Amino acid sequence: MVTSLTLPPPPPLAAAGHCLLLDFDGTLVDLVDRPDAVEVDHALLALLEHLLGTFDGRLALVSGRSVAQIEGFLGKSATGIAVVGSHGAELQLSGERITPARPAALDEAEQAFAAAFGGEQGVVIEVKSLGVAVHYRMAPDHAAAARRLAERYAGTDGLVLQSGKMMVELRAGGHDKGSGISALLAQPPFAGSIPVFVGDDVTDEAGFAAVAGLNGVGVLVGPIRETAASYRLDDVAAVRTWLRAVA
Ligand SMILES: O=P(O)(O)OC[C@H]1O[C@H](O[C@H]2O[C@H](CO)[C@@H](O)[C@H](O)[C@H]2O)[C@H](O)[C@@H](O)[C@@H]1O
Repeated sequence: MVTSLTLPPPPPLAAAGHCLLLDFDGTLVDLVDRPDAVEVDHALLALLEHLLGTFDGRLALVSGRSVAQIEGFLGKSATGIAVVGSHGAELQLSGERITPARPAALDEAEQAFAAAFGGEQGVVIEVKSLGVAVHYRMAPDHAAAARRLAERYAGTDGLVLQSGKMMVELRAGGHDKGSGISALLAQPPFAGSIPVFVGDDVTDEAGFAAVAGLNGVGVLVGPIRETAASYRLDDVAAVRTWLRAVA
């Protein structure tokens, strides 16, 4: 973990011998009030298509979202892009998808979240293939209660509590972005390439640690914090500018 108060910007992005792994929310698209309100603009789709070609297929999105959600956002542009979804539990590669069974306790947790927060203005409950999240970006007073309720279910049926930005989530355990990236890097066309992983959230730290162990580098997006990343970029706009200059 780096504890210094600064990290340099990454060197120019080079595709040769590398693979590119990109977080989604807060890295490729700006954070918005609701998880379902994200809009993917044409410029991002064009950039991803360009990167897919430049990296000769060695491009992956690595997200806390499910693979289905990421595909829903990208539409046809998702074709050919690998996806590590659900905080590392799901893998979509070369048209094949690996999705573990949904823990039964997620349904129970979803009902408890709905009973506690369903009528609360500004609280959004997001149901995913392998997780359920309570978002309180528009109602931050509910943060502590949401966390307390999530803590009650953590450990049940293997569920783990995942912190996030203005949200708390219960998700299937046994995976994280690090294990997902390692599984991806064992497969062609990623095997043997040096990973570059860009992410902003605490869930990305396992990914930063994994790429460091594979001789790769992590790029933190946003304010400096204790991190396993080696470089830092300020925001989504800076990420896109850096990606566009790929050689
Ligand atoms: O790993 P990521 O792709 O960064 O996904 C992490 C979580 O992102 C989403 O939540 C975040 O973005 C929302 C939309 O901008 C925002 O409203 C929320 O406050 C953020 O926490 C997504 O909804 C989660 O499922 C992901 O786990």
